[in-house]
Amino acid sequence: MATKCSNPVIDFHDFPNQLPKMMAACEEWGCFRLINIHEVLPSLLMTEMKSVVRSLFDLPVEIKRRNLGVIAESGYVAPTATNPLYESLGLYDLASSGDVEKFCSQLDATPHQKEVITKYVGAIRELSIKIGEKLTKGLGVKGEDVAFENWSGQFRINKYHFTHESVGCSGIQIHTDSSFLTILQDDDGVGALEVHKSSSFIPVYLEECENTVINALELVQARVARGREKGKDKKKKAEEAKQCKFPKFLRIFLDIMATKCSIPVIDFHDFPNQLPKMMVACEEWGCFRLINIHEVLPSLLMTEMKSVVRSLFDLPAEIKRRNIDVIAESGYVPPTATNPLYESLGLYDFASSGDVEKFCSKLDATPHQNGLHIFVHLWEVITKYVGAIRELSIKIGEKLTKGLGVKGEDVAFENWSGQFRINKYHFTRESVGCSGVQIHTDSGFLTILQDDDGVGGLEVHKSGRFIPVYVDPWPNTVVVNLDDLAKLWSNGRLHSVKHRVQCNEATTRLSFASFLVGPREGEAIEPLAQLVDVDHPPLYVPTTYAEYRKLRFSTNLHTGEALELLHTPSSEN
Ligand SMILES: O=C(O)CCC(=O)C(=O)O
Ligand SMILES: [Fe+2]
Repeated sequence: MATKCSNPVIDFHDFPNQLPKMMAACEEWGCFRLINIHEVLPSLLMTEMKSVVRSLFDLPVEIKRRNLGVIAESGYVAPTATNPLYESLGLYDLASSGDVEKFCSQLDATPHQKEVITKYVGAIRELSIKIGEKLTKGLGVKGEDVAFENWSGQFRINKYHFTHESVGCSGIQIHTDSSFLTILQDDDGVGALEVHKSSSFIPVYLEECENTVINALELVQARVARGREKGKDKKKKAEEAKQCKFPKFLRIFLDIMATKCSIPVIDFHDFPNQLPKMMVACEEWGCFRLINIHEVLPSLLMTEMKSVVRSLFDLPAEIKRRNIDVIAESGYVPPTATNPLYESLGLYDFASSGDVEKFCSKLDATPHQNGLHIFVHLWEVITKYVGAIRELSIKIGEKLTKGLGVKGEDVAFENWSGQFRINKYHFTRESVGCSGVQIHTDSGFLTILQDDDGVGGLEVHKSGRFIPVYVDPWPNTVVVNLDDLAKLWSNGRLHSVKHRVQCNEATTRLSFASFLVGPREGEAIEPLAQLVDVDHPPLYVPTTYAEYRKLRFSTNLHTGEALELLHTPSSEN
């Protein structure tokens, strides 16, 4: 919950310090939220402008129609049958005082309204010029002054008539802005703008971001994700919560996502090209979807494993109970009164063939003729599957090491242990809207998850918001999470992603999670020596996976906070 905004935030008051951050935002996102702008665009003016805009839209339609296009689509846009949600008024050219005056007189603006509009577009123009100059500088362009003062600008005020029925519909379809640079004063009470990044739509508005503007450079793509459930009375809300109703906005968010995946997508077949993208995903998201993995984890094996897992959960409870803990909470978890939705079986250590065999033989359902045959098949599939997952984990670990720029210091991931866990979610009609697994981070190093390719539910937490991982089925892919010990190992660079599993529909969901946890001999994990120097002192004291798990359980801190208890004294100063 560190920021109010999901896209990069640039402090206008902190230049030139913010220049590199602004350039990264422009290159990677194509947009940012600009704060501390009051010297150019005073807060009072922003508020006054909002009330002027409101009253302009309240004018009779015959007056609004006087606002004619000067260039194509620059004038009044009335709500239409095809887009009844959107209405807008426009002014071209905001850099011409004559045009501003014409706009005001067409709309019968009062002297006060005219003053506010004139001041507002003047301030916005100044801000655009200043941003343009910063961009020129940030691109390293010197001596070639761009005369932004001589540039024209279009000004547009938009009103969205969101209704109950339109929740989930687009007010403006996906687009880029055709011009050079856009400054947007978004509604500080109603979200809906989304920017497209890394194949997902990211809501720009998270909380009230008063007195800030969004600057969009050519790439802003806006789309309405949801209306706010405004005006719903408290009693009704409480009633819905009691009935565990699936939050409406989440369903809508899911429905309208145009892509298969909301989290970054990394192509396993395209390395080393994908390394920088993977590192950004690991540092900013702490997770990504990995595609094109068939050379290590064949599609057939993933499908076979799913049918094996299904049959394991169909075993009688007394057989499932034989799957006992090797380390705490590593064995069978039956559905309980407090969490009747969740059931799981576990194997520790997946890197030990003996442990894999034990897991299989404990669950051997032999008392029928074909038992042996079935067992051999189960054993073969499980062994192959965990072997492949282990190989994939090691390969990802190696890429991470490389991505962090750590050279010559080989991490022997082959000697690391792993926990394997198969999960079954018994989602019912009544449980829609409830959590199958509460918010947590994973305690180990790296998790590979084969999520159900027919049922969503997994959500990752980013910038104060839960983002659904599953949008459309994407078989033969896996989700990779970075865990708490990866954060420790990278001296804080990698992000340990918080996530949860929600019930969205009454059905059964299966998922298989493989956690690479740490060195088998119980050696401690510590911040990589090459990431530590005088400027970057070690943030954490060394720990083993076993010690760290104990700490999480004893403190009941399951969302990564336990790591803070391992801060070195120097990092706390
Ligand atoms: O079932 C899922 O999608 C995720 C499960 C999970 O987060 C876990 O087992 O740690
Ligand atoms: Fe997890």
